[in-house]
Amino acid sequence: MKIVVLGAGAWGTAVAIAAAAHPGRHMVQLWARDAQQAQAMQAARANARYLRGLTFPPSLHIAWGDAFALARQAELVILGTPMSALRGMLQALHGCSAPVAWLCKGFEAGTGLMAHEVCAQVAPQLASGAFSGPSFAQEVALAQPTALVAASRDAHVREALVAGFHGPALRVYASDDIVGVEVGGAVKNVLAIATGLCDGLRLGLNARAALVTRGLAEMTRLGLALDARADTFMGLSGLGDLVLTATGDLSRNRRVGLLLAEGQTLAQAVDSLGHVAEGVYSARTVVQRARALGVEMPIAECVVALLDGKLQPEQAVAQLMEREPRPEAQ
Ligand SMILES: NC(=O)c1ccc[n+]([C@@H]2O[C@H](COP(=O)([O-])OP(=O)(O)OC[C@H]3O[C@@H](n4cnc5c(N)ncnc54)[C@H](O)[C@@H]3O)[C@@H](O)[C@H]2O)c1
Ligand SMILES: O=P(O)(O)OC[C@H](O)CO
Repeated sequence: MKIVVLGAGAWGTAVAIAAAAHPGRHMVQLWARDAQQAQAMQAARANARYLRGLTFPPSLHIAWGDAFALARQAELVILGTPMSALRGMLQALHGCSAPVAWLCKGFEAGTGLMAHEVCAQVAPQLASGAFSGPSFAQEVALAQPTALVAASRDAHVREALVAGFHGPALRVYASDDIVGVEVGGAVKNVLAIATGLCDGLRLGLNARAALVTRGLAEMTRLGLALDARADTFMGLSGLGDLVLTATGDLSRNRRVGLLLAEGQTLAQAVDSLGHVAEGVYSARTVVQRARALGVEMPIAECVVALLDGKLQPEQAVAQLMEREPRPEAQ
């Protein structure tokens, strides 16, 4: 299969390495928009800027220049860019006949749309879906065991992702609940900022477990209001990715929370990452969408107030703890 990965950040690079790991199985091209970065990767056979210390398999080809000419010749196109670049990439991909899957996790800033909704607006003719689940780039690039979800309403897209990536180190499950998978991916990033703060402030393991569990309840409420299926939130892109990102120190979103707890400003925290932390950009849109649907998301609301500098961490803790008692099931 001919696979093109557009976007050579940490995750695009790791996914390309995973696809190219089986010589003779696929022809894999990793495209970077910056020709200099692409040429440096080609020369070093590594991505020193975004995925340090990992060598490319010989069968991984590096590309730059006209991304859409590449995509038109592919049998599977993976969009490895952040949410902020998704609309532009999809617009440019019109005319592409291969299945297209995005890796980004978030709601679009400004519009509050999920990725599949952006796609329905700008490229409705594409066969498309999301490739999501609990996955740190470094571990996937090292072929450490990982399970992902290929989500699309189109069986052809799910099958292409399974054919492209399922293997000894990567199990790829299929789901037709694109809404549930995308809500999980977006909301877990916001909750990881909260648990980073909680741990940075040394509030204890009980507090973290409470945040993860009540956060899962918030994620599920929002998803159900958007017509997702409840069982998706107990799966890889829900509970699975929430546990990974909220507790794993490789998470950039969690790190934002840890850095804020140390007293850094949001700008300092974001700058020091050197990678995108989607929760910072999605938190507001997640909350706006929830409010419009009448869904309560008190933890996500606190994260937005903290990011906006309208609440101090101690006030956020008090605000969450002093809420009215209620049945757990609500
Ligand atoms: N890193 C991970 O472990 C991981 C795992 C799963 C999902 N994701 C998601 O994947 C997405 C990308 O994350 P990442 O870790 O690769 O980010 P990153 O910050 O490491 O890299 C982002 C890449 O996107 C490129 N880019 C940005 N705007 C672009 C544009 N307009 N056109 C082309 N390229 C553009 C940048 O040059 C950079 O190469 C995010 O939505 C993230 O939430 C990341
Ligand atoms: O590093 P983060 O916080 O962007 O999380 C990476 C992945 O989404 C984990 O599945």
